[in-house]
Amino acid sequence: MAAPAIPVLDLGPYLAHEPGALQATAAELRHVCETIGFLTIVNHGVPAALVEEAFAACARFHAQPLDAKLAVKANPQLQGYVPLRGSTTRHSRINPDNKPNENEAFFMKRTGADAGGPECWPAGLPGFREVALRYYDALDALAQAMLPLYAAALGLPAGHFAPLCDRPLTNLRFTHYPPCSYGANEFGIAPHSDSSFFTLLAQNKVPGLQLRTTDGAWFDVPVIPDSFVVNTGDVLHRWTNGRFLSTPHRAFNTSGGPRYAIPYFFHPNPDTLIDLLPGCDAEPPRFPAMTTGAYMAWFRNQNYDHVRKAGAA
Ligand SMILES: O=C(O)CCC(=O)C(=O)O
Ligand SMILES: [Fe+2]
Repeated sequence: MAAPAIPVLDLGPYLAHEPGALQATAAELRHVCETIGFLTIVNHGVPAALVEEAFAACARFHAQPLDAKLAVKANPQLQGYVPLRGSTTRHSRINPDNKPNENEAFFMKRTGADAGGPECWPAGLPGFREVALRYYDALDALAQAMLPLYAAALGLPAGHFAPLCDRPLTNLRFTHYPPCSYGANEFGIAPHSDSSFFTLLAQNKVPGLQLRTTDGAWFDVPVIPDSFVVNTGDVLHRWTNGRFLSTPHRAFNTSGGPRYAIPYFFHPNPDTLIDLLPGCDAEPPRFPAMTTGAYMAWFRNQNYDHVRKAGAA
């Protein structure tokens, strides 16, 4: 079976406010979201040097001794460090035989009541927080800049999502996949779809990410320099009554060396109700309406053992 071509969307003309670029780029986005759910963006405005700095900060975090990492162990709101095999992908419909994920990750948040204080940051890594937050800023800006594209892709006014996403729930995740020889049904991260509205995943020099197409086949996501992989998450899938795909994906590290990933997950405001968007309401709703906050709590409780143990929904 031929690998699907993952479309490359050039955001340059749109971000430069060229006439017609919003509608033209949004039309491409709509097609991608309805057929494959994954795309690559280039000319997105995030400096390559900043992406490198963020990858380096991720490596630096994970190079610390375990006790330093455990000093910022994740809280029930999922901010902090989740150790190797500390997460199990349970929310996914496509991975019934759950085994813990062969990765460790540091999760960051920064908005609203969710932001967490200085205790959430590693004490022994000068400059880490600054780099992470600079990277976070850049992705916050890119995510906001992309909202009109998603609105136009759905035939909505360009400003539709702005008031629904002006206090967004976001996560920046610094993941380390150590080299591993995987047993049956073991993964760096098991097959899943993301909880997000959309996810921005900085291009990884170490391959390992695969996506599953609608016919059930798995394919490598190609490595394109200076790009971000963008995938639709479950929030937009629900919002569009399934019209925009939330494509399953998984990752391995078979490189022999470490593999890092630095995904950014963008969700609407905590109190934004995920019901059916205008124009997506022709069929009866396939999913119960839920606020983003309730949805995220459910998602965390499914997948993170320490959250389950804390009994925090
Ligand atoms: O490691 C990767 O490339 C993807 C990670 C991922 O899918 C996630 O963290 O949700
Ligand atoms: Fe993912």
